[in-house]
Amino acid sequence: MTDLVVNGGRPLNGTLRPNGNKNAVLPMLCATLLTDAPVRLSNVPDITDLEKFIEYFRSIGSDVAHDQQAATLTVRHPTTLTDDAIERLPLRIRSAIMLLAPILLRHGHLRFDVDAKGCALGIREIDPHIAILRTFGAEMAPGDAVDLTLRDRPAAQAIWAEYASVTATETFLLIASMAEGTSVLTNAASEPHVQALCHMLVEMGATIDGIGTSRLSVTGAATLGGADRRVPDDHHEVATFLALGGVSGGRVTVETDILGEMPLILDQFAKLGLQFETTPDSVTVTGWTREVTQPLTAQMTPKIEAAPWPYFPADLLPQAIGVSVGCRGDVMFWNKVYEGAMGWSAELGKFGVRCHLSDPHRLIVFGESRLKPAEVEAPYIIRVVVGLLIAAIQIDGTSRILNADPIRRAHPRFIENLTALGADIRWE
Ligand SMILES: CC(=O)N[C@H]1[C@@H](OP(=O)(O)OP(=O)(O)OC[C@H]2O[C@@H](n3ccc(=O)[nH]c3=O)[C@H](O)[C@@H]2O)O[C@H](CO)[C@@H](O)[C@@H]1O
Ligand SMILES: C=C(OP(=O)(O)O)C(=O)O
Repeated sequence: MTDLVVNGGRPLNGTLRPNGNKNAVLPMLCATLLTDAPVRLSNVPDITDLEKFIEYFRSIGSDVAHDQQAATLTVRHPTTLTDDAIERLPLRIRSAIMLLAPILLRHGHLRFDVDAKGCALGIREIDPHIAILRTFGAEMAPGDAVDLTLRDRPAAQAIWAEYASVTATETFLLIASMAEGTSVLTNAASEPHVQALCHMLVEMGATIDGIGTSRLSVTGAATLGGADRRVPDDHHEVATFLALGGVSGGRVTVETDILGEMPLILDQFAKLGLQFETTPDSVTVTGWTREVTQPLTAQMTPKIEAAPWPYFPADLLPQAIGVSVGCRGDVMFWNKVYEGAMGWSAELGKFGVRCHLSDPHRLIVFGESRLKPAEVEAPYIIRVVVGLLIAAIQIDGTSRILNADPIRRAHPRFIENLTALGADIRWE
């Protein structure tokens, strides 16, 4: 069952809580390999990427207790890993790349066949990761696979990254937390999930200054201890539920403690006519005017641009595009992160959306499209499936989204949650 059948035009109403953030739980799971002590995580999302990690951990002899009902996971790894274990990395998910640092630190050697693709957003680089590991002293053997050896406890390093990469920053944090001395990363990523990993490493015994900024200073510990951490709520999911509620013509409340992360995200969706009310621990979408906020600046097209945090996230651009198709004005979407993240926009034409891909980074969606239900094909990009669903749910009639299963990589019980709010969507 990989297609979604969507009967659009039904308002969603009600209250719900978001799940834990996929991009936080996965590096946190990688950090569990830095200690022999047990680690407990709560608010763990029940997603397929997590299943792949659990399967891998069990295959290397780790004790994993996963309570799906309670959304908790406790893991304890074996003291030594076999050579076999390091050949079994859960590939074809991007987060596998963050296993490199902990496995090197634990085992001293690893082989990795450079397949760490994740969503089909364009090139997913591995070079910054390997460069960080080599800077910390890993030696690389010649050959097609990445074959690294780390002989001693690494010494602290100062690195100035070419760009603020989420997972490369996480690789830096993982290795620097066990290095001797104080390491500094300049041009670090600062996304909420990067911050969550920092806080976990601090609880395990590292000292980290600059959390949430572009310069991280990490003093490592020879031995790290266990931790008991809550995975932060997923800000992508908060915005997604609000967008779906708003475009459906309903009123949806999301209860969460991460509203401190949401101001710019809500502002950008408000630019597309969504109306919000917030309390200290909830946000409600109360309506959708469909009007695009017009800039006062002469000749300027309204735009929403995505870039590394604290900009609007690239992983929320497809959802914003999904909202914009029902707007009365034109909007330019600018993905400053990926060069291959907009090709799917041709699918929008099937819904009757008028849009123009100016270049691989910029898409203009024109207002006043006459929308109609359609069968569309989703690319292997989680958030684009959601973006297509946001488009489909606002259109009267039955639409079908082919190959929608990437949604299961990040959003647990997604269709069940929406059904409880009144949506008519099913897997087929
Ligand atoms: C498992 C995980 O956490 N995945 C997230 C992580 O992926 P990931 O860590 O792979 O993404 P990066 O932050 O490295 O950026 C992805 C690519 O964008 C390009 N790039 C990025 C930033 C920049 O300033 N210049 C630049 O050119 C690079 O080619 C890079 O390879 O961060 C991405 C950007 O928030 C998100 O979409 C992914 O969901
Ligand atoms: C692109 C994403 O994930 P990944 O990097 O794991 O493919 C995402 O979470 O939207």
